[in-house]
Amino acid sequence: TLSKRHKFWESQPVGQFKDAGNPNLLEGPIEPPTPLSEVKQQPYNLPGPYEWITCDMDTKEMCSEVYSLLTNNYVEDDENMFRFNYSKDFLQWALRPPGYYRSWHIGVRVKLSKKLVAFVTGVPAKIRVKDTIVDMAEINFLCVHKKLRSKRLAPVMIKEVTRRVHLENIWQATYTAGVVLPTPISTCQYWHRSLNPKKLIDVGFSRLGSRMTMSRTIKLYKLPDSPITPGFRKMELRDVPAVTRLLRGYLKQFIVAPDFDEKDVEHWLLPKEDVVDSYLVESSETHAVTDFCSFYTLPSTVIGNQNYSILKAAYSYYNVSTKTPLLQLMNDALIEAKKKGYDVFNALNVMENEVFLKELKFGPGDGQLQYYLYNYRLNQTLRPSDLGLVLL
Ligand SMILES: CCCCCCCCCCCCCC(=O)CSCCNC(=O)CCNC(=O)[C@H](O)C(C)(C)COP(=O)(O)OP(=O)(O)OC[C@H]1O[C@@H](n2cnc3c(N)ncnc32)[C@H](O)[C@@H]1OP(=O)(O)O
Ligand SMILES: CN(C)Cc1n[nH]c2ccc(-c3ccc(F)cc3OCCn3ccnc3)cc12
Repeated sequence: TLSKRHKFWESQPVGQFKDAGNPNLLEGPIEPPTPLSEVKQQPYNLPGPYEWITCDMDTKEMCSEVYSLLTNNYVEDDENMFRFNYSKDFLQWALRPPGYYRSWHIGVRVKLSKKLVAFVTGVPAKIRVKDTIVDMAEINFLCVHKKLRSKRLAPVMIKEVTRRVHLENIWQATYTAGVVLPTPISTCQYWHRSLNPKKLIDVGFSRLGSRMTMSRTIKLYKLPDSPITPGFRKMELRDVPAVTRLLRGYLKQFIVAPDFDEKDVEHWLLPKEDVVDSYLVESSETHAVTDFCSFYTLPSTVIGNQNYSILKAAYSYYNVSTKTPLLQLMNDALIEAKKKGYDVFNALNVMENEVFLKELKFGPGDGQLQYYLYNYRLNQTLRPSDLGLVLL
């Protein structure tokens, strides 16, 4: 919009607000690749007291440093009541998929104290946009310590991760954010399904509905003790080929979606305790895998509450229904999450999620998640239901 100046983002190969609606611009890469010999070989300059550090997430020390930077300085909700609390195991999972580059795990630390004060990451991903499969970097975990905010450090972090991605001959990226930047390819809503309404009300996440008592509220969100779908079970290693076939077939319907192979499915969807859970429905007569559902574990710190310090949240990940109605499949996912002690089950209105959000008693969240592509133009804004991509 004219009023807001984006001095950095107006310099980047991304859809610009001024170009919105211009039908003459071709879809696809905005800038051509640079010859590798012309990619800046040296890191960008940092302000005096700081230095770059490549974060080896294999070492416990570095993992702990990254964990504590994010736990104290990463994304908060609009009312600053909750802050994401990605676990160390989750970060190691999120940052080491097949083909990952350690050089894309970038930190900034104070030269003297060695304290980690900023972080940004990329992981490689094959992303299909319409009929084109594009090698991209998924950018995530951009974080500047609260004490170093508004010093234009973020643009330097972004230019440095861009440089390191270019060095691997990759020229596109995808990322999501709660803030509006030039220019979202889609604007999604997030929704929350209470599993432990009493705790959610105690921490201020939810409010008691008008004309609702606590006991009436608890009853409203009550769930069966076990999944109801026959053949519903946890995913196992032996299921990777079938789940890959099922998921690849399902994701074809979306305009933007990951192009997962069996190695990707094994990494991203095989259950990992307190990181990612996945279930499937196996037909008892044919043994065919007909349906799949998954959610990842991302707790939030409850900022400044006497009784609770952590909100245990499950986030809907990839779900496929070909035989079991999606409503029933997702209700079984809610039942599993409740059984495992989650307080809330979150979901975006992407893919076919609108089918179950209202029906399964999700309530709308108070913000939006913007989806972006870097150096790749799309001439239309996508509906959330056109998106088959979930970033962590
Ligand atoms: C080919 C490969 C390409 C790879 C790269 C692709 C692009 C990847 C892009 C990254 C994707 C990350 C995805 C991701 O990690 C998921 S979104 C989560 C981002 N992290 C947080 O919200 C954590 C808490 N906040 C902070 O740590 C800081 O506020 C951050 C670091 C966010 C900004 O630090 P700051 O101290 O508050 O601000 P300055 O340094 O003074 O800089 C101000 C400039 O930064 C622009 N800004 C603000 N928030 C942004 C955001 N979330 N994305 C992109 N840009 C963002 C802002 O518009 C302004 O530019 P403008 O003047 O043009 O408007
Ligand atoms: C996606 N990934 C890039 C992390 C990320 N960055 N910025 C965000 C803004 C919203 C959501 C989000 C996505 C789905 C959802 F159901 C709830 C969400 O945020 C609730 C508000 N909140 C923020 C922190 N604690 C609670 C994620 C993110």
